[in-house]
Parts: sequence; C-alpha cells; structure tokens
Amino acid sequence: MSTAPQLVVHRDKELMAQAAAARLITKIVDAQSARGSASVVLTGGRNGNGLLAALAAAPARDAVDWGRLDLWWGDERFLPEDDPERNVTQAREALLDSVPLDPARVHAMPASDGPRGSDADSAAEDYAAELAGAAQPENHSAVPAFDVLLLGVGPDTHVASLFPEHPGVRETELAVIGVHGAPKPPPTRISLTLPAIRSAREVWLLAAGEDKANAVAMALSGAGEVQAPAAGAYGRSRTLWLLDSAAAARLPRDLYPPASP
Ligand SMILES: O=C1O[C@H](COP(=O)(O)O)[C@@H](O)[C@H](O)[C@H]1O
Repeated sequence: MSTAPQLVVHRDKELMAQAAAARLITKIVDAQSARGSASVVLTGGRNGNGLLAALAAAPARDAVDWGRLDLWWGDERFLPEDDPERNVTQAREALLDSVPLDPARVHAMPASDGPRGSDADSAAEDYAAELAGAAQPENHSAVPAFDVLLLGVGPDTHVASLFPEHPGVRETELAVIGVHGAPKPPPTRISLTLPAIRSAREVWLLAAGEDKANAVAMALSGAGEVQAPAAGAYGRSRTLWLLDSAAAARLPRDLYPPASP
C-alpha cells in the first residue's frame, strides 16, 4: 500500500541539503536508540552527495554512533572500483571517509572489476544475496527493513537506476537487477527495484534545481510508475519529498500553493 507523499520545500538547495542532513541525523539516532542500530540506503547524484557533504559539516553528526550504522546503496554505476563516477566513491569523498564507520557494515554495490567481472546481472545477484543475508526472517522480505532509503530524482523522473519505460521499472520479482543501455551514462548499472525500494520504512526523494521541476510535477500529479519511476517510490510508513523552491515551481497548486506576495 502506498503512503501519501509529504512535501517539504526549502528556499534553495543548500538549505535543503542542510535540513535533510539534520533530519537524517535525528532519524538515525532515533533508530539506534529504539533498535540498537540503523540502516540507511544511499543515493548517488548531486542532491544525494549534497546531503552527505552537509552531514559531514554538521556538528550534530557526532550524535550518530557510526559503528552501529549499516549503509546500502539504491544503485551504482557499474564501473571499476574507485572510479570517480561510482556513487560509492563520491559518497566516500563527501562523508564516509571522515566518520568512524564499521567497514563490514558499508555494503557497496559490486564493481565491474570485481569477482563477477563485467557481468552486471551476476553482480546484481551477489548484492541481492548480501541483502537477503541481512534481512530479518520475521519480516519475510528479501531485503532488510531499511530505516531510510534516499533517492535522487533525475530530470527524466528516474530514481536509483530505474528509467522511464526501461525494463527495470517493470521488475516485480527481483530485488536487485543489472541495468543495460541506461539513457544516462554509464549505460551499465546495478539497481534496487521498486519492490525493494518500497520495503523501506521511509523513502525520502530529493530534488533541487529548475531542471527537476518538470519531473517533480509529473511524478506528483498521478503519472504511472513506468512513465515516471519516481511516482512508484514510496515507503511503508512514510514518503517524503524534500525539495527546493526551484524544483517545486511547477507543482500543481493544490499540492504546493505559491507564497502570497
Ligand atoms: O546517475 C544517477 O542519477 C540520479 C540522479 O542524479 P542527479 O545528479 O540528477 O540528482 C541518482 O539518484 C542516481 O543514484 C545516480 O546513479
């Protein structure tokens, strides 16, 4: 069952990143306090990396017990280890290298020079097995119960590496897939599927900048998930769209009335 999206609109992308980072710190601390540990799924892209950089700069980051945090990824560009375009490489630069994480709990997606070589489908199977191994049996799910799953929204409404009208967005069985012929480089990627995304407690979608305005308006105006994958991304208990005013500019007025002059 989908949860109705909640919208929070910030003045600009810097404030959005800072506010999202503060929100994420609170969520992680609350989860660690309630369950002993927390699990977060990271996204690549400008807004995801902006959030991580804001988190690195936030004094309250020291409230997080970094050793009791599992990090997963929603998608990865299937490139060699340490390639600067890999989402994990960019996340390490933005935040991960500056906090005391437990390396065993940093679950990067496989690289194209890993044990499966350039076979993205087999690499996706390996990541699915790693997720399944961390899933709680009582939840009867193929993936762990993520506390927060972050997603950047592309200008074409893609989330993770699920692109409009692409086969991956129609996947209903697998939790992780190899993506081939992606319209955004690189063409080969690994991605969680919509069913895996929807198993998260909370899904937070991030979009800033006017190049995201059409995508945000389309995804929140009743578009189908095949045409607008972001429309199919929701959490079990909460779906939060974190926007800046430029990305919110073309939303229907009943969703986001413009401020009075
Ligand atoms: O390639 C990707 O792009 C999306 C969106 O990135 P953005 O720079 O337009 O915000 C990102 O969410 C995804 O993780 C990444 O692989």
